Amino acid sequence: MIADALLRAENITRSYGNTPAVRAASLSVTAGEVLAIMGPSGSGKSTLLHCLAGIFTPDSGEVWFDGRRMDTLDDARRSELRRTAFGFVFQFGQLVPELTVTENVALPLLLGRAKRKDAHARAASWLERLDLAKLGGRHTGELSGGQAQRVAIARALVTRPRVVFADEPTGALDSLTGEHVMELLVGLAREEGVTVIVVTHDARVAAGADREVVVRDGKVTDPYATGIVR
Ligand SMILES: Nc1ncnc2c1ncn2[C@@H]1O[C@H](COP(=O)(O)OP(=O)(O)OP(=O)(O)O)[C@@H](O)[C@H]1O
Repeated sequence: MIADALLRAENITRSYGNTPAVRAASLSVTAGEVLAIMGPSGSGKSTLLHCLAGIFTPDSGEVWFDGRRMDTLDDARRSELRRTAFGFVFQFGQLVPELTVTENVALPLLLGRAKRKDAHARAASWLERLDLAKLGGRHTGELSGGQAQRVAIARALVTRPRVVFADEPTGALDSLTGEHVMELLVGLAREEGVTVIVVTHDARVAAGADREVVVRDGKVTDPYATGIVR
């Protein structure tokens, strides 16, 4: 066990009906660390990420965040924790097509009851940082894949989360755009001191992380000691 872990899973298991997806997996991440989770298709990476993020609760085992047991919280408390402490970037589909770019980025703040004017001002400043200021009034269907992922990064960071969870954030992009998006995510996270956990198939994406672990057959093969530490 790592004493200064910000987030850690201990021996967690999670099945879909009779299909075991995560089997006694343990994993730990420290504050400010950028961790890549790699592994073959179907090995359980996304399910593990969802358990770490409190989207799923494991069938057994424990998840701890910032010294608090997370998996035993009720749904309302877990969703409050996700809203206030975590940000999310997924492969696609996470932006709301009916809203403009600025409204999408402001949305997590408004859900946290921020005033509309403040939420829009903070969204605008993140769009500026991601070189998207000119696109604030567009609807998300009018964006390229790379632009949409930059908007998703702005939306993930606007609430100043402690951890950003990214599941194949570059999976729908060509490799050059993907590398740029990953550089932005990691660069901004480092500036803000945010921990990043990224699931990826792409070794170039993982190369931007501080450490990488491999998931095989629902287990983290190397949770603490011999993960590749860069
Ligand atoms: N909703 C579901 N219902 C049933 N089985 C599921 C479901 N989601 C995932 N699984 C199964 O659980 C296992 C782990 O899936 P998971 O999506 O976590 O793997 P992954 O490593 O993220 O895969 P990929 O890299 O292909 O996205 C696989 O055997 C998968 O078929």
